[in-house]
Amino acid sequence: MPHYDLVIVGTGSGNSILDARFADRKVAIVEKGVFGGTCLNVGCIPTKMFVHPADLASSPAPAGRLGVDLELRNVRWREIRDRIFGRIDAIAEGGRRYRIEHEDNANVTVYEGEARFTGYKKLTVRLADGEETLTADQFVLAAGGRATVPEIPGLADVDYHTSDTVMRIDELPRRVVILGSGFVSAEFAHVFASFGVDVTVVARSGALLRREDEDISRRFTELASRRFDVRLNRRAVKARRTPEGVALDLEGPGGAETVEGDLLLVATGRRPNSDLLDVAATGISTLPSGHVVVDEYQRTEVDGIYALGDLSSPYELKHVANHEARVVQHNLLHPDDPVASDHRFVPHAVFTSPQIASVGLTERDAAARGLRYVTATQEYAGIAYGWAMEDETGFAKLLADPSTGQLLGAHIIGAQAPTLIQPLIQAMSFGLDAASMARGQYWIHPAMPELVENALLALPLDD
Ligand SMILES: Cc1cc2nc3c(=O)[nH]c(=O)nc-3n(C[C@H](O)[C@H](O)[C@H](O)COP(=O)(O)OP(=O)(O)OC[C@H]3O[C@@H](n4cnc5c(N)ncnc54)[C@H](O)[C@@H]3O)c2cc1C
Ligand SMILES: NC(=O)c1ccc[n+]([C@@H]2O[C@H](COP(=O)([O-])OP(=O)(O)OC[C@H]3O[C@@H](n4cnc5c(N)ncnc54)[C@H](O)[C@@H]3O)[C@@H](O)[C@H]2O)c1
Repeated sequence: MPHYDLVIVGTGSGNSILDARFADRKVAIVEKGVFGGTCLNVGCIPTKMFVHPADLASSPAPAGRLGVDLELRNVRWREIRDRIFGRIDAIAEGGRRYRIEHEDNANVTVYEGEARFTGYKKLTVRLADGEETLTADQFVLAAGGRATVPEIPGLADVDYHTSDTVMRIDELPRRVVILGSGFVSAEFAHVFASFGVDVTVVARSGALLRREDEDISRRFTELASRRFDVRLNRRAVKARRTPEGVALDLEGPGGAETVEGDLLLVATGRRPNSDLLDVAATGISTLPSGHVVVDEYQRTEVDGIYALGDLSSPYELKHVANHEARVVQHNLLHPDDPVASDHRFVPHAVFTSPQIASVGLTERDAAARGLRYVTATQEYAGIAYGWAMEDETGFAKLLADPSTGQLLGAHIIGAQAPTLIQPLIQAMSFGLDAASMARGQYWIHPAMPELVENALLALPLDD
């Protein structure tokens, strides 16, 4: 039974831990799928590489409002797909070869197979040609999560897709039905609709992206309903095969109805892989959500076992997994001087149309916590760059503590929202108050960040 100083499970963010400082340790990396994990292969990166051409394809409508007549003549789906995966697959394979072949990794053994704990600090890997059981002083569990598929009668018998498969299809479908109304749904609805596909979105609740601040979610739902066939407050009761593809029988406020598509995308969330890894067998407990329990140093309850990323983090975001991987790396190298993860101001962005970005508390959160807060909303339509774009729908909404001026939350829907929000994340992270931020620096005129400047100035802070 080979024994290691360190075993890492998962080559998403887990793969970034090893560097020259680990050269004197005997290390194993275990990966059951493709090197690079979710973000690189089936997540953040390919989706955004589809979003960019989708943004271009959807530009005739906004351009037309400005007097520029553009025409979308064709979408060469296979070319788009192959450009994206031509880059990504090569990066994934390069990462794999680096770990297996490069002299930098002379101390590293790669096990390509599925790992599961079979005892205390005992990990069994199912390899192509049998099993190997490894023990180690330390483990890093970075096994991520997987798409969940709800139990809907008939669903198992239809050819549905998840985000794992939908980006590799051979032909663009004519009609897509998307079940779910979170991040994946919002991003793929935009991509497909921009490429000329009829999109139906089926949502359980009364709004799309309902975890966003209510004003953002409401605005997005309004705008999405103009672009897609949005069915709110619907329960999917049955899935059926049809000659063209798939039908979903729904129940909703108006009774029973059916939506049909050539392709069904199930986008109903993800769960951590803690069950398949059988973390309980080594004495690690999980939350009801399946997330591995860790402390602020990313330590599990078992001495020497750390966990990070989607396996243990409710955020399920790559920048959080990366941050936690850096924390684990530091704590492995400096056990006597550990650092804690900083989850105070975790931002996110949804790369749909319009783009959405958010950090900190929503108004719902602030009210639920009984905080004293003020808000300010600045429309894109009220800044010069917004006039240039003829933007009538975007806005930034800020929440602040009126007595200190500290920002509590920031939410933006509109062009470049993920970029515009970054100075607000910075202000919150470093404790810069709204008035100092607004007037302590120049804001380039007439650039888009004037949206943020004006929103800051509009906050009704105490004198
Ligand atoms: C469609 C989509 C779009 C996304 N877009 C964004 C975005 O724009 N921005 C953002 O911040 N986040 C985004 N995310 C989320 C982001 O991809 C994840 O938060 C991130 O990849 C998690 O990293 P991780 O290292 O924790 O896990 P992963 O990257 O999932 O890595 C886990 C690795 O462990 C391997 N593994 C699992 N179990 C075992 C086992 N038992 N044995 C061996 N190996 C195992 C897996 O094969 C995988 O390679 C997106 C996710 C999806 C699905
Ligand atoms: N831009 C980004 O950062 C980005 C993009 C895509 C995905 N992600 C990450 O990937 C994760 C997964 O994304 P997602 O959109 O699948 O999850 P999500 O949690 O954002 O949304 C899931 C949706 O499915 C619905 N749902 C759940 N169970 C259902 C059921 N039984 N029937 C009908 N609807 C149901 C929920 O109400 C919700 O609308 C997210 O947590 C997110 O962090 C991030």
